[in-house]
This record gives sequence, C-alpha cells and structure tokens, in this order.
Amino acid sequence: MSGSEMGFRSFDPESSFFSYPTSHLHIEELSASIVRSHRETTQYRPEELQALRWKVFSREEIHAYQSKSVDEMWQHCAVRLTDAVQYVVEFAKRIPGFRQLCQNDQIALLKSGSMEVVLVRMSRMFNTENNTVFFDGKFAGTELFKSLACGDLIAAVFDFAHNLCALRLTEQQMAVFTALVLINADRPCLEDRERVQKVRRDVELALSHIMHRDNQESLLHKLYQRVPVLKSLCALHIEKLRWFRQLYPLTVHSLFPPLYKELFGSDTDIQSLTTH
Ligand SMILES: O=S(=O)(c1ccc(F)cc1)C1(c2ccc(OCc3ccccc3)cc2)CCCC1
Repeated sequence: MSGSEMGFRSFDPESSFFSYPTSHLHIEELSASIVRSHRETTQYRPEELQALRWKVFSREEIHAYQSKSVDEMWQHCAVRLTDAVQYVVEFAKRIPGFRQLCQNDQIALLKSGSMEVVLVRMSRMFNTENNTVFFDGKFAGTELFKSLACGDLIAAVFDFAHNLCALRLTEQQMAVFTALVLINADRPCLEDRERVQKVRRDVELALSHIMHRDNQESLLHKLYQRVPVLKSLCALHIEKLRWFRQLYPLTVHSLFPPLYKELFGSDTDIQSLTTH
C-alpha cells in the first residue's frame, strides 16, 4: 500500500500551506473529537430516546395536531427545525478543521448542509417497528403531520429516516458521517475549496477507520448512496417552503425564526450564524 493510500501525503513545497502527513494518531484524535462534539450537541441521548420508544400520541392528541391550520403547523415545525439546526451549528463549530476554515466557508457549509445533518440525525429519533419519529416529546407517525399539506415531503422525510435508521449506525459512526455530510467541498459559494477538501479528506479517513474498526466497511457504500437522497429531500423542502410562503407570506415574514429564513429563505445574508 503506497503512502497516499495509507493516508500519508508527501510534503508539497508549492502547496498553499504545509500539507501534513495524516497519521493514524491524527485520524484517531480527529474521530474522538468529532464523536465528543456529536455527543455534546445532540438534543436527546440514545438512552433517552430508547426509554421513550413506545410513548406514542393518543388518537385525541393526533387529532389536535391534525386540526391545526396549515400555517400554524408549518410554524411549529419550522421552530423545531431551527432548534435542531442550532445544535448542528454548535456541532460544526466543535469539529477540528471546520473552525480553521474561513468564516465565509463555515457559513456556506452550514447554509447548504445543516438541513442534511438534521435529517441524518433524525434517523436516531426514528422507530422502524411502527414507523414513528420523536416529535414534541412522543413518537408520531406521518398522519400527525397531515395539516402541513405536504404529504410528499413528509413521506420522503420518513422514508429517508427509516432507511438510515435500519442501518443501525452507532453514535460514533453517526457522528463522523454527519461531519462528512457537512464538510463537502462541492458546496456552492466556497472561497477556499481546496482547504475544505483537505479537511474532508481526513474526515473520510476517520469514517473508513471507524467502519473498519467496527468490521462494518460494507456499510460505507450504503451510507454514500444515501447522500444524493439527502440533496433531493432538501430541494423538496425548499420547493415546499416557496409554495407555503406564497400562501402565507406574513407567517413566514413575522412568525418564522430568523435563522430558518436566513438558511432556507431566498438568498438573504446570514446574520445570526455570524453573531453566534
Ligand atoms: O420533528 S420535526 O419537526 C418533523 C417534521 C416533519 C416530519 F415529517 C418529521 C419530523 C423535525 C423536522 C422539521 C422540519 C423538517 O423538514 C422541513 C419542514 C417540513 C415540513 C414543514 C416545515 C419544514 C424535517 C424534520 C425533525 C428534526 C428537526 C425537526
């Protein structure tokens, strides 16, 4: 196996900055740091979700959600999503390598990747045995979200969560996979793509290292196959948001969280991410 295959890179005097050899120790430290950041920034611990696994909404509670108006339910989910995104922002800021990126690139990666990370993390809150997701303190099926009037988006969100949950990723595997989803050098509006790629390369090595250590390398290609689905889910979310905003412009303007509008609205500049 050549040095580059083992993850070692030779010194390149012309490179924009010193390209350090990626040692196994560096990769192990990076993995440990990403796992710690993940554990510190997930809203619910796995054991908490496990304990609540069979706590489902009653018919009356489901009916109450279904009786909400479209704009009320959209606002409710937008607030939930924004909460989840703020934890993802905190996760990103604690990833070595992400912090070293310029602020513009940190914001560009969060703007295009935070929803994807939320959707990956959502698979931790999914119960494949009754096809429910943890929402507002209990587990809910798709029928609870009927008043959103975007059944195709909800079905796709559930389908994605179900498929990923079925892979039974460990928290460590989930942590490094979400870091990989976030640190993507193909995202739009990046200033230093090469630097993002170098950070991504080490996270890729970290994921391969963890999957090899867990003897689950066969999962790697399944994980990489889920990435394009994430992209299409986020596009569908943006499409639905455009539809919703045409119907309820005032709700979006005055009742949606500013961070939600900055991340998913039209190209408004990101204020609240920088002031964090
Ligand atoms: O718990 S949730 O509110 C939830 C909503 C819909 C659903 F089917 C399952 C769960 C949450 C979520 C919020 C918005 C999502 O897409 C964008 C969206 C969808 C519908 C309306 C508005 C926004 C997806 C997930 C899960 C993770 C964080 C919050």
